[in-house]
Amino acid sequence: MSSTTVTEVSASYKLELHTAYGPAFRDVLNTAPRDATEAEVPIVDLAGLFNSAEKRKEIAQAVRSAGTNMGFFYIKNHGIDEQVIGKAKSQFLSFIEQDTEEKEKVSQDKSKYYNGWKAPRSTNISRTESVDVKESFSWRYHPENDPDHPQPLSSLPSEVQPWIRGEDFVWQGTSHLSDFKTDILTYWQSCLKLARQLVKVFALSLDLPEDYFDSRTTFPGADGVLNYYPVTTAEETAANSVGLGSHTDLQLFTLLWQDEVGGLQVLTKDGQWIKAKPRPGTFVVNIGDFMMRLSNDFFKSTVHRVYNRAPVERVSMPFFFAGLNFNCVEGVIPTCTSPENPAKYEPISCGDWCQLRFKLEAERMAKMVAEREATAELKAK
Ligand SMILES: O=C(O)CCC(=O)C(=O)O
Ligand SMILES: [Fe+2]
Repeated sequence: MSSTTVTEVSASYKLELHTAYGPAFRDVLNTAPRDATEAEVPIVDLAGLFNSAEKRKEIAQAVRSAGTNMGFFYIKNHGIDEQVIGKAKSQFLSFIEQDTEEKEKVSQDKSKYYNGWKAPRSTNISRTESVDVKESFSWRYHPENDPDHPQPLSSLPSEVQPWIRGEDFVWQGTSHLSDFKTDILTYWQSCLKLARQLVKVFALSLDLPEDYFDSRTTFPGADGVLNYYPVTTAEETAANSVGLGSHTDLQLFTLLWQDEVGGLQVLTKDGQWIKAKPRPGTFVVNIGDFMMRLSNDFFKSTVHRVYNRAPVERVSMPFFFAGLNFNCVEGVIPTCTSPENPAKYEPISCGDWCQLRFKLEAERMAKMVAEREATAELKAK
């Protein structure tokens, strides 16, 4: 036996992910991320989505193919005005530029339901990766802001009211930023209108009538988030830090606007990271865990993460759509089962579904903070 030690670089590593039922593991290749091909993350043309039932059927075929393959696709001709997008982005940057003290006035620590500002490096979505370098601002559905049927909370059915997650403090604490609320909500309202149309397409893509979900989508979970990825420091690059660690999204689907900087990566079935590069004029759409569950795993909720290695800051503006009212209990969709492929999951509401993962996540983060504090205390001694 030779006395020389050969350090072998292993071909793969174990990635820990967080699911509603606790940690799950994936083998991931150590090969460098490569560009996604157009077959892997296709571009779906939405022209005609709002005004032609025939077109919606055509779009549904493309969505079915993308949803069952990678679960990720781009949409073009989505109808969301570039000016609306631009204003939301620049309002967010004005928010980010403020002093920490000002941002703390709308801190998520003040929220019951994950609304508000999250400081940079304060989350760690995958334990096998670094903390998430990004900082973010979030707000959630409130019926007063609904673009299609605005109304006070008190006029909602009593079973829906307890599930409304929007909180006013995020708007009160940003009211000194001129037109912040208007510009941010205009963006969110455009996303909600588009998402309500896309739900019809998703219904068609699962061989359902296009209005299948409509009676349960009046006051849906619809979360807006603005993500800011600062330029990664030399130390963070050396430590292989992630902007946002590996995860799947939780709900029905996500509409993701990303700027032109790049950094979004998607994990293939074979454990290869591929880059979903920015395509001007598009949004990325990706399937969430709740959709995967309702479709009996027909549609794929795919792991993704963000690496910002560009010499400039990056902004993304995801819109997470639960589709259904949070209180609405939904089982596996009948067209996704057969005698050979019975339903794998019990009915659950999207609200309860999200709660399962939020609860585990909150416990894990509390533990991480306690550990960090204990280490800091030890060092101080
Ligand atoms: O910033 C991005 O491109 C992706 C963000 C994301 O995956 C998320 O917020 O869940
Ligand atoms: Fe995501």
